[in-house]
Amino acid sequence: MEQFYLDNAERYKKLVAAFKPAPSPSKPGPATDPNPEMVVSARVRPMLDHEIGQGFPEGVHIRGNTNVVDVHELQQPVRGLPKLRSFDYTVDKLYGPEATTDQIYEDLVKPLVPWAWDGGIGTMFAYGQTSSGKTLTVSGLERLVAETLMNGSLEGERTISLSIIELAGQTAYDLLNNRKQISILEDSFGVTQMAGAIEHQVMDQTTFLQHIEAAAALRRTSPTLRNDSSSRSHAICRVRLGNPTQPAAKDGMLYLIDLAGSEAARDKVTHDTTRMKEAREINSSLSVLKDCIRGRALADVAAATGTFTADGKGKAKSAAPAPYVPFRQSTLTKTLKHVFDASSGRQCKTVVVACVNPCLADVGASRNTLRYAEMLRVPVPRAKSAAYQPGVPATWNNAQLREWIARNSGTPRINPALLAPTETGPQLLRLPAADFIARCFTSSSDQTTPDRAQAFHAKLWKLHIDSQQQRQPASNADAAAAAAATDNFNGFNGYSSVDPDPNAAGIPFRERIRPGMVVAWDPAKVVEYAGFAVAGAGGGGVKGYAMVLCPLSAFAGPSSSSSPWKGTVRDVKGEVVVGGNKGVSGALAVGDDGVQGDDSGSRGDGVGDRYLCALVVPAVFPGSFGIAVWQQMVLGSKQMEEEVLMEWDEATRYYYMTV
Ligand SMILES: Nc1ncnc2c1ncn2[C@@H]1O[C@H](COP(=O)(O)OP(=O)(O)OP(=O)(O)O)[C@@H](O)[C@H]1O
Repeated sequence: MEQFYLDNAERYKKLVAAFKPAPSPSKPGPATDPNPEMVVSARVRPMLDHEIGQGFPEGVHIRGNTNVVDVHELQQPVRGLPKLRSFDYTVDKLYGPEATTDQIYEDLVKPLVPWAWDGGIGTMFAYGQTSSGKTLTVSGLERLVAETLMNGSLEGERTISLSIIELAGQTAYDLLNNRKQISILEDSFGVTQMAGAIEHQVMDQTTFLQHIEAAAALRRTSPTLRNDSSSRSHAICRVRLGNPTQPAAKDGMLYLIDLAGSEAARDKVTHDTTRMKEAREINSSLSVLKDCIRGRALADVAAATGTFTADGKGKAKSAAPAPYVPFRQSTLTKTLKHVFDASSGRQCKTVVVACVNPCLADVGASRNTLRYAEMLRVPVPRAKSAAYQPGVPATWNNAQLREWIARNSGTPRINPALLAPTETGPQLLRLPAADFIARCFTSSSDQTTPDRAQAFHAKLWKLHIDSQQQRQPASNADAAAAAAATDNFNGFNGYSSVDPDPNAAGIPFRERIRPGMVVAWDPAKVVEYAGFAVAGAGGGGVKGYAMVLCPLSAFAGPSSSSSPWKGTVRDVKGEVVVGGNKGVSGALAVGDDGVQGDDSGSRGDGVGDRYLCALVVPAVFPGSFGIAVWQQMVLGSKQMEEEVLMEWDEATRYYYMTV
């Protein structure tokens, strides 16, 4: 193949010069933004002297000022002249041959350092085929990380512990202890341990750099890895950042990972069986890694958009199942368990640098690298991003949230860096109340009481709920419409169950029952409605809630006098809830009247006018509810105890009770 490329180099260059990319993106998708917690980049290195000397043209071309890279192959058809086959790949950030490692550091890796310093997990993976520039990139980034950590620019004191290990197949070695073999184990608390690896506490930049260089030298001369090939193993540099003033706080972690190279096609012919087995293991571990990176990113996006909780538990009934993150399937991902395990509740930021060799001779491997990079991208639905508003916690990033905590936590002050080391406003709102309160204790000096922590939690939530009620309309026209609506309609904005009529407050709620009204009722006497269990059933003072859908009389079944369904109402399961010959079924079991169903209004049976209602069910966050529109029941107006106001919260995508 190499000779074919060399023989047709001139034709190839002409075809590439004449290449016109398709005007529209070849892979259209829904409106999305890059995921800020997960940046996938590619770095295309320059052609090396020996590649140019051999006469190979470049096969990888960055498309203008875009994040799109074109890869052109030359193919020999059965008849006729060789043809160009072109492929394009899109990443979040693209670096060409002129880009420096310093630039990549500033853009991508530097933000991970304060993040990990404050207790987050930051991970950088470099990936690519042999001789694509991974080692050059990672060693440069490690040097720059050491400088940022040690130059005193970060606030506070930390203990900095360094370990560097190598994974070759299933076996792990300590590169800071003369390549001593170590074990990757999960302890009884589910924490991955690099058993036998030495962690070096480093106090200055020189020592840090010496350790990095020692590990790199050991890799280069590895006896178990044949030929020159550091690229047959994964190297993991882990920096653990402990906060001595807050021993209860979780350590920050920074991982810099130089992944084994995917196999260059032209190497394969020379491989013996051991090398082929190695290649299979590398490819398999990279495949598991891809699934884990994607799975974790999907879990985070879904948690941020309210599809399910960050820990993957307690998902709403309508939610999709949490993505599966198979971190136990390879030694590499097992070692990085807490990077991938969403149930740990740790916030992660990840950066991938796909290193690409531009030489036409390696164009097949370059395509694999770029395809892999593309597959790692998990964009965030665009609708979810919101511009910063000072009074709206759902729009705050970590810095804005911290500023609010600092200004509002009273005396003694709660340390924002410990209450919200990495979280954004929506993420802190999603933190279980118990965790929030526990963090308040570790975050302040001794006088914080549970009540104070609780009150601070309530303060944030109150602001959040108020801000949702007073949400800013998107445009001036909307603003005018909303202002008019507010004047006329009692603050009604379409996001809460408040009655649009400003005079409603003076009228007893039973006299103004309407679709969308939420009411409290007593589930004590009722166990089941149309086959669905009701939370709180069985008494004990627990209230049930339901949203009115319509008067029962709105459902009279088909009008045809011959229809067997005439005059009946059926629930979603097809069960008759009123009328017909079947009498009262489960859904009508509300109340104690036992009257055979008819769908008239008030019947003098002690129940009052009857309404078809949807159950309001507790959801995963404290105080949150979902409306189960298909879990229907019939309530008489006299069985409704009071009106309850509920409002929709965009950030968590649940309903909350309000006053
Ligand atoms: N951005 C760059 N600018 C100049 N030279 C580069 C660049 N990237 C890589 N190189 C050169 O390319 C060669 C291969 O780089 P490097 O050893 O970093 O690749 P690698 O992917 O780590 O290879 P392997 O997997 O075989 O260890 C080296 O000679 C390096 O100096």
